[in-house]
Amino acid sequence: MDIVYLNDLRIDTIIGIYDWERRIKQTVCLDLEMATNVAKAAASDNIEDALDYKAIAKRLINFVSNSEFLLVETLAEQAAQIILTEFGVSWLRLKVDKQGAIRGAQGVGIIIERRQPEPEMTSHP
Ligand SMILES: Nc1nc2c(c(=O)[nH]1)N=C([C@H](O)[C@@H](O)CO)CN2
Repeated sequence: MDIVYLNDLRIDTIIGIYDWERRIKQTVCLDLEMATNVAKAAASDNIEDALDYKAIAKRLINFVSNSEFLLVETLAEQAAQIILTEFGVSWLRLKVDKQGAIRGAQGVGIIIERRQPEPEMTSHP
């Protein structure tokens, strides 16, 4: 398994449970690792054969900057589902870091791992 990654993608968004957090934008910082196989792209040298990290970054920026979640959990889950379904990624690890949300901490947040659901087994009589 190979990995395409995207680190320190900073996006301003409305996020948080407190009243003051609903009135301003805060910066969330995303680190993303995605399973892939780079063999085809390495052989062809063609972006069409690659998992395009620029396309994924643009999609995440569009989604997150227009969202208004209360919890980082919800933001992470929905962003992960977009990557799995729209880009056909089989497995990913996503860190969502809320910069400066807690005094004394550089960041707080969550890390999730998600994969494509297993295909359902059909029973044959
Ligand atoms: N597990 C979580 N804990 C907290 C969250 C969150 O999104 N997930 N959010 C907050 C507040 O919005 C906080 O970031 C403001 O400082 C507190 N705990």
